[in-house]
Amino acid sequence: MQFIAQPLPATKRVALVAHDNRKQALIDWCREHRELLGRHQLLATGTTGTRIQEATGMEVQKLFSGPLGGDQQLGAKICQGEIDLLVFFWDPFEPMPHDPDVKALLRIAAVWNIPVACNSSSADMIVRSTLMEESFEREVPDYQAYQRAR
Ligand SMILES: O=C(CO)COP(=O)(O)O
Repeated sequence: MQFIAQPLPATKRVALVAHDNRKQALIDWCREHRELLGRHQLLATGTTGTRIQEATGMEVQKLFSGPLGGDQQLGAKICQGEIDLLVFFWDPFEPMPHDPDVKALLRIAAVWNIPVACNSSSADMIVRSTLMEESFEREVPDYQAYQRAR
């Protein structure tokens, strides 16, 4: 695979997702970082987005609920370069009926090299980084080269 540099913008499009047992933790995290998150664009799977919007008053673009395809919608947006940070508090204690979708979302986030936080300490470290509010370059697969080679 060849790679090319592609910048993540200073104003981030932040995807927020939490499984049911982790929703309160994500809501608490969003409350704690409300001021910073308010300077970015937020989107979320359906139930997570509704709960965060109710709890914080922040505007959140809501996709489908995870088990009905929301994880896949987020994955598609990552491929299209429409998400700059994934904060996904997935549940390490319960099996999910849509586990293949969860795995696919995490895989595609790795493919397109976006920052991913799966718990509050990693999310804290990411949002406290100076890069959170700066543009920075990261490497992504070179799709044109990939196509030419096939
Ligand atoms: O299931 C989810 C992620 O895998 C989250 O979906 P909801 O935000 O709709 O609960």
